[in-house]
Amino acid sequence: MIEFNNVTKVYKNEFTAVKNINLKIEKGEFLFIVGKSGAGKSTLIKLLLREINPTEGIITYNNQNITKIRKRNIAEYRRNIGFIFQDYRLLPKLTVYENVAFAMEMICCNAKNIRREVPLVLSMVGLSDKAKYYPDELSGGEQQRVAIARAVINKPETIIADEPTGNLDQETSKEIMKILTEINKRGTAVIMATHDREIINQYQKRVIELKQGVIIRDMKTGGYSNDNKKA
Ligand SMILES: Nc1ncnc2c1ncn2[C@@H]1O[C@H](COP(=O)(O)OP(=O)(O)OP(=O)(O)O)[C@@H](O)[C@H]1O
Repeated sequence: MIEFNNVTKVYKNEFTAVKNINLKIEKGEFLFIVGKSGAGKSTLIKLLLREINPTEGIITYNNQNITKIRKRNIAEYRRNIGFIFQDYRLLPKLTVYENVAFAMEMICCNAKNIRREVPLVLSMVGLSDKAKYYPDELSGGEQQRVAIARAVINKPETIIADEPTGNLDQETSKEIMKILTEINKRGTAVIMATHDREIINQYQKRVIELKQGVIIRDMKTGGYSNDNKKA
């Protein structure tokens, strides 16, 4: 589904953030991207979201070379992908319900569909009773659940999450992981950059590790690092 072929990104200041990346991600996969701060995780995600283009190499999504997508077609490409960020990025003046509905309105859906789908997704993330709340009336974990609801409302093929548990305590992080795992079980690929050692070791999913912009490890069911495997 997703393929990076010899992808290198050199920023304007001549810093090489990722180098010669070769990576294949299949439909429905669950993938953790790990690595120290500055290793290139967010750069990889930005490349995939087509926020930036590589300096060299090709990235394909369902055989489409995304590095060649025209600016006006980027939004259409991103409809395949739901994103979740560490800082939630909800719209502060909209309620929980409206935040999720807004994502549907952006891509066309009629009012009837919206009235049917939004409550279903809010129920899936356990927020039916908070539909009328505003983001600043919610805990961090609840805000992240709204962000997940918003990311999945249009049934994307892939979810990309950049440090989704980065601001949350361990218990709340586990709740978020439960929801992401459930979404993955329903067939959506989940690509998640994280520093959370405990989560990675617990879930035993595919792990790629970046170091100074290079993939130094790609394991089908890895832990946080080679010396930290589950016994
Ligand atoms: N726009 C930019 N211009 C120049 N250098 C950049 C830019 N964005 C990132 N970098 C550099 O590229 C390297 C990789 O950054 P990136 O944000 O991908 O790392 P990361 O692994 O996501 O780190 P973190 O875990 O801290 O978020 C860093 O050294 C960073 O300083």
